[in-house]
Amino acid sequence: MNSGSKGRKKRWYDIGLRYALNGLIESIKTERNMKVHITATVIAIILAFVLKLSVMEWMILLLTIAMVIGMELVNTALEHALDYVAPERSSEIKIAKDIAASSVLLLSIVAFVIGLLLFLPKFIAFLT
Ligand SMILES: Nc1ncnc2c1ncn2[C@@H]1O[C@H](COP(=O)(O)OP(=O)(O)OP(=O)(O)O)[C@@H](O)[C@H]1O
Repeated sequence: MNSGSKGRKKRWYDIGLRYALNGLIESIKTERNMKVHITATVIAIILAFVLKLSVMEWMILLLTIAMVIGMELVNTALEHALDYVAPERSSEIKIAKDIAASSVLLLSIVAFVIGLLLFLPKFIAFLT
């Protein structure tokens, strides 16, 4: 299949997956928050295997992880775009960035509570 005026052959990884993976890798490399989210995700997934979550609990866990990481990615994209279009300090940019950051904070708190609800009872049962 041709990819338009250049007539270059379009490969499967040109359909956006390559760019999406690049975005994910870039944000993990550059964003401290993303490293925290990925670490928490790995710990949660190991715990989920050890404590044998049910299918429904796995679905809740995976949705929660996707929501937090997805929101962090959107927040990071917004920060980059704002830094490019308005590199100077301004109160409007501050408000915009603070609001975007608060969406990640809100989801992170909810994810923490969901983690406690999912894991704590099983952890206590596992120990007793
Ligand atoms: N252009 C700006 N004008 C005003 N405040 C800003 C601006 N950029 C960032 N801030 C403030 O700094 C906070 C963190 O912003 P951001 O995550 O982009 O980090 P940064 O300012 O680039 O610095 P660092 O990443 O080193 O903490 C924002 O929530 C906002 O309060």
